Amino acid sequence: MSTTAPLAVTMGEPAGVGGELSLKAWQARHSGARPFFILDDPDRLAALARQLGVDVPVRSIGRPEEAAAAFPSALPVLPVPLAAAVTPGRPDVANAPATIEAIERAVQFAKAGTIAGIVTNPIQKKTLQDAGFRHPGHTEFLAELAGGVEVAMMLACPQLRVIPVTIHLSLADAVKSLDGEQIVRAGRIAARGLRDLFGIEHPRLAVAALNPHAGEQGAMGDEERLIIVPAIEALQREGIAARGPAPADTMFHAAARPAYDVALCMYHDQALIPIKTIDFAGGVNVTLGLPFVRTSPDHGTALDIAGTGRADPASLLAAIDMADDMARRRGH
Ligand SMILES: NC(=O)C1=CN([C@@H]2O[C@H](COP(=O)(O)OP(=O)(O)OC[C@H]3O[C@@H](n4cnc5c(N)ncnc54)[C@H](O)[C@@H]3O)[C@@H](O)[C@H]2O)C=CC1
Ligand SMILES: NCC(=O)COP(=O)(O)O
Repeated sequence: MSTTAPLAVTMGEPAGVGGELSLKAWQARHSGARPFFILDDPDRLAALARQLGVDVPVRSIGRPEEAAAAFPSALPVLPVPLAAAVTPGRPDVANAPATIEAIERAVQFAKAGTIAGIVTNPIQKKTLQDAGFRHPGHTEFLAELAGGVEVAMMLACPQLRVIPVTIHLSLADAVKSLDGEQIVRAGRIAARGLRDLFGIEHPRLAVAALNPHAGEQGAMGDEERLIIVPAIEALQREGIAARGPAPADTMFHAAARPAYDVALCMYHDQALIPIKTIDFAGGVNVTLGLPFVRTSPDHGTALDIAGTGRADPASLLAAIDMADDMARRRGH
């Protein structure tokens, strides 16, 4: 793999802000930066650039290997044609196959070793599911495309890293389905990922409680005693520095955060509310456990501002930078 192996950025939901963010990310490129290319429809990106008044020349490429030469003077686009014209803010199920194809082709390139990693733009999950997509999100889809590996979804910003143990479930289902084996699995993936991809030799895991006041000695729930404490002890027996259960309302403030490298949280919003509150613009979503690098902005499709030119590319830029760092650690 050459040191100029590019990153592949997927189109995400074409009616969302992904196209605008990709154009702005190319504009923010700096000399010496690792190149990236977009898996998207070149005509629609060129039209979007004109509509938004951003000066971004678009150049079609046939293979990832052509991205490095094109990147300094134009945004390289590996064509994935859309079936229907795009109306910003109004996802069309007819374009779901192209959105999915972009992800699948990125994974094929990653497996073939022609790219250094994948950065995904946000998808409109319900639109894909209406088209027959069986997965709750990228995380689960990528795990399957990688051959059924075990993964964890981590969100990271400079001040905090969080992993929701249960991911894309209703709160009721998350509570019902919580079990110790899931916590142990997430803890193992977290420890390995932080060591191998983030250079933290002995990662410290803070495991959140599920209930208020960590269950108040059973008066407010017994999941801590029955599920979470045994899982923490199992991780400790494996030599992983896990501690908890930590009451979730007091573990994310500034003075508490330096005591751990990642917070293992019991459900989606327990993890994502603190990080998006601390750093919505700079947060990055990373899938740990994959045999290739995958990052993403922390936010979604932002349909309410799509096509207005108001989308902030900071999180996509942070995702690109983090994918570059992780790829270097993997020797790309
Ligand atoms: N990795 C992915 O594919 C993700 C996909 N989603 C999907 O996105 C869709 C919309 O989700 P929401 O909960 O509405 O969250 P959202 O993040 O799309 O929007 C929440 C609010 O933040 C604003 N916002 C988001 N990104 C912004 C940006 N770059 N610049 C300026 N403002 C921005 C939006 O305008 C909106 O007001 C859902 O279908 C969800 O499943 C959500 C998160 C991640
Ligand atoms: N809220 C985070 C999120 O939905 C990320 O999902 P994924 O598509 O990256 O799995």
